[in-house]
Amino acid sequence: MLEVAFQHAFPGLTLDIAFQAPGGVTALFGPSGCGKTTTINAIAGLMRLDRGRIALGDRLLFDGQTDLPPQARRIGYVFQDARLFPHMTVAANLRYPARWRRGAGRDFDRIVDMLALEPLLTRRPGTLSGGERQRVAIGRALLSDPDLLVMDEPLAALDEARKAEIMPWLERLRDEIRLPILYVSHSVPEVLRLANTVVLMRQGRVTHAGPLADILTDPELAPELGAREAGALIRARIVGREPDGLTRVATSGGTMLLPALDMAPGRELRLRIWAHEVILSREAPQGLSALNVLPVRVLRVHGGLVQLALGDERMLAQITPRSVKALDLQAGAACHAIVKSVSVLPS
Ligand SMILES: Nc1ncnc2c1ncn2[C@@H]1O[C@H](COP(=O)(O)OP(=O)(O)OP(=O)(O)O)[C@@H](O)[C@H]1O
Repeated sequence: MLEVAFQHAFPGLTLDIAFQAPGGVTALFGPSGCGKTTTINAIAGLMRLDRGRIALGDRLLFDGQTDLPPQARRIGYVFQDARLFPHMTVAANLRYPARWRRGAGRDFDRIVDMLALEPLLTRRPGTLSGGERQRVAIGRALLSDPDLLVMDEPLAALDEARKAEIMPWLERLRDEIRLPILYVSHSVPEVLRLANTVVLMRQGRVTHAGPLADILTDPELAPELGAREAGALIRARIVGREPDGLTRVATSGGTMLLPALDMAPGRELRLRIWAHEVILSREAPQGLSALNVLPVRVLRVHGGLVQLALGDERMLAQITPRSVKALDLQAGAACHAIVKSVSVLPS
């Protein structure tokens, strides 16, 4: 668990930051200039803070008396640009942070293997693609044997193809090494794919911190990720295949049918159901082409977004004020959610 609370005044902006990152990937998300980079620099020990307390697990990194230097914080930093030493080979770059650390040789082989860096070891950074350079930067950060990895828009300088190339490696870090990661990003698709916790920031403050699925299904918070992004992220498990090829999945709110997926029964998934892809009906609908009609209960209505309970999960429907009235959608009302489309994310 990373615990962060600090205040710091710049001439144009006072930062007053407080949040906890429980493990997994925590995304810092907010408009340009809200203080994301400053926050991770503060955590990594790259700036002197006015006051606060920062602790990583049971290690105190900063408070009134303690202010550990960056190298003593055990935090690996991956910047937007890879910042490799241009005159050194990839192997020398990778070995640099671990040069005095015992046991580093063992880790070297494991991390080179995990990030598939072997073919690059004798090359110099200038001869690598942007995606390869970033992979080396990730490897170098891991070889400092950190307790936390902080990444400041690590994909922002890459084109779509290079982003797609790096993304599975980030997922492996999350799933195999299980290193907590603090991830600054402007990209909702990146946050959706990687993060389990989101810290929303605005003008030097944390406006909300919590599980990604909770933020996406909160009618007041979801628009902060982008007006079109509001909607559910639901856990599902593959149950089997229908005779016509459709995939049957179980959710806490009932079974759903998805297009044919080449995945074995038992496999866990997350289903993304955007609010604008959900229609509500008070009566059980008949004769619809939609495959998925789910029993839901209204939790609250905010603006054009209706928050719904589906089993023990939450979902959202975007509807007009006229429909809210016509359907008498008040808290507690039972409805049927007609899901027009679903996108599948790996779990
Ligand atoms: N050393 C500094 N001196 C004065 N102001 C600073 C300093 N460092 C950062 N700031 C200010 O603090 C604010 C937050 O900057 P920061 O880079 O943390 O934002 P950000 O959310 O990471 O933005 P972006 O998404 O554009 O990278 C900005 O207004 C910036 O000008």
